[in-house]
Parts: sequence; C-alpha cells; structure tokens
Amino acid sequence: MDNYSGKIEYRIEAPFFIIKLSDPGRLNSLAGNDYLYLAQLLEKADEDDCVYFTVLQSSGRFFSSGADYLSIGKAQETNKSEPELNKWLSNFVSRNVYVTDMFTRHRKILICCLNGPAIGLSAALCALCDIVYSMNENVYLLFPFASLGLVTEGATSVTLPLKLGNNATYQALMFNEPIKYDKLKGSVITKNYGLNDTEKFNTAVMDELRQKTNHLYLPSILGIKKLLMINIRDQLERANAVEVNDALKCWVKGEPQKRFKELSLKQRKHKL
Ligand SMILES: CCCCCCC/C=C/C(=O)SCCNC(=O)CCNC(=O)[C@H](O)C(C)(C)COP(=O)(O)OP(=O)(O)OC[C@H]1O[C@@H](n2cnc3c(N)ncnc32)[C@H](O)[C@@H]1OP(=O)(O)O
Repeated sequence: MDNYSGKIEYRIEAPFFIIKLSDPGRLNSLAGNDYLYLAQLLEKADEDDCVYFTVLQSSGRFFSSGADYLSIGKAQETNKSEPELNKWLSNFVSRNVYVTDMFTRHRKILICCLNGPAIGLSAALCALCDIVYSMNENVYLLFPFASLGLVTEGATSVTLPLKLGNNATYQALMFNEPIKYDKLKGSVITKNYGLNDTEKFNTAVMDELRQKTNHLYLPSILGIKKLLMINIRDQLERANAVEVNDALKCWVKGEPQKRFKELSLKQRKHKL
C-alpha cells in the first residue's frame, strides 16, 4: 500500500480501525492517489478479523474539501498526447469506482466523525457511512457537481434520496446548496457532540464508542449490517457504475477541468 502524500494516517485499536485525514492546512482535500490509499485502508480493515468498526476521523476545521484541484490540474497536464478518454478512464473512472465500491461493500460498521464540512467525493463517502456524528452545528455537506460540470458520484444518486428524501436532494444538487446541520440531523447525523475542538471531539467519540461496545457480542453487529445492506447494496453498486460512465463524458468534454482550474486560481468560489 502506498501512502503517497502522507495525508492519511491509520491505527488499529481493536475492535476499531481508525483512519484519520491529517492535512488540515489544505482542508483535507484528497488527490486521486489519496482516495486510492483510503480505499486500500478500508480493504485492510475489512480483512482484519479483530476489526468490527472502521472509524473515519479528520483534523482542523474541515472534514474534507473533496478532490484536490491541484492534482486534477496535474492529471490534465501529464501525458498531453494521451487521448482524453484514456486519461480520464484511469484518473477518474477507475479510482472513483474503486473507492466507492470499497465503501459500499465494507462489512465493518463505518463511523464518520464529522468535525466540519465535507465536500464532493468526500461528502459522498460520508453519506455512505453507517453512522455519522457531528462535532457541532457548523457542519455541512456540499455536492458541487452542478457547479463543476459533473454529475452525481460516490453513489449519491442513491444515498441522498434515501437519507434526505427526494425533494431535499433535488434542492441541494440542482442549486449547489450546502446541506446544513438542520437537514442532516436525524437523517444523516445521529448525535451532535457540541464541541469546538477537533481533537477533543475525536477523543470523545472514541471514549463513548469503547463504552457502548464493550458489552456487545461483536459478530452479531456484522451479521446485522449484512442484513441491513441486502436491499440497497445492488442499488449502490449499479449507481456507482452508471455515475462514473456518465461523468466520464463530462471529463472527456473538458468542462470539469476548466472549473477545477478556476477554483485553484480562486476565480470560482462556492456560495455557502
Ligand atoms: C484525479 C481524479 C480525482 C477524482 C475525483 C474527481 C471528482 C471530484 C469530486 C469532488 O470532490 S468535487 C469537490 C471539489 N472541491 C471543491 O469544490 C471545494 C474547493 N474549495 C473551496 O471551495 C474552498 O476552499 C472552501 C472549501 C469553500 C473553503 O474556503 P475558505 O476560504 O474557508 O478556505 P480556502 O482559503 O479556500 O482554503 C484553505 C487552503 O486549502 C486549500 N484547498 C481547499 N480546498 C482545496 C481543494 N479541493 N484542493 C486543493 N486545495 C484546496 C486552498 O487552496 C487553501 O490553500 P492556500 O491557498 O492557502 O495554500
């Protein structure tokens, strides 16, 4: 496994596999290879028989600001002679399919510690988690696909209607509106810790999880997750495949690349 950028750390404290995004200065944005590494860590957690919970933590003021726009610029510039279709099949399709698939197929209980906003693919991965805790009411999820010339990804065409409802999903996706705490509460977020320090929040969640789980017969929880997922796993897998193939057309046309470049030059800013 290659932790290319060092932006992601992990540790095992059985029965927990804890993954932490640790690049607060760039708001925990992730390059294609970082998403790959995240997916590989999920696979490692899945295969480890001592692990029953995979916990995602972050650092600083954002959970993750999504795909690293600099890495998209680099992917665009590398191998200029390569046909666009080939370039985006390897840089976008294969990675997105793989990371989303690792989340949808994950057998352990996925817990997201949402210390702050999550954007784009990272927000989609939060929406794929089984349990989401928030640090406070300042969290939001933003899916700026319509603003970036993209379409839904990370199986959001299934997770958002399922969790938020159809019309709230349309409102957020069509107008690139952040989904704020008041809408996430009860639908995505099940507990708000009311804290203002990410490290204290991460510690508080782990302390509570240790207490809540020490009396459980852990194999049962995996059996329960398996049954809860039966009805939606096929939908998630189908959505993942259709989403990336639709998005591929966008990348081949070149609109997302232009818009990511504007973001990196600070000529484009999401309305929050
Ligand atoms: C290669 C294939 C990849 C596969 C995935 C492709 C599909 C895409 C999926 C997505 O995730 S779409 C979503 C992409 N992300 C965004 O649109 C968010 C971009 N960021 C912002 O809009 C703003 O940063 C913010 C989140 C609204 C926060 O604004 P604020 O004014 O509070 O902070 P900034 O000064 O803008 O940021 C601080 C620091 O962090 C850097 N940074 C923030 N986000 C990113 C990012 N996504 N990529 C790279 N760097 C990011 C930002 O440049 C600042 O750094 P400095 O300029 O101070 O060095």
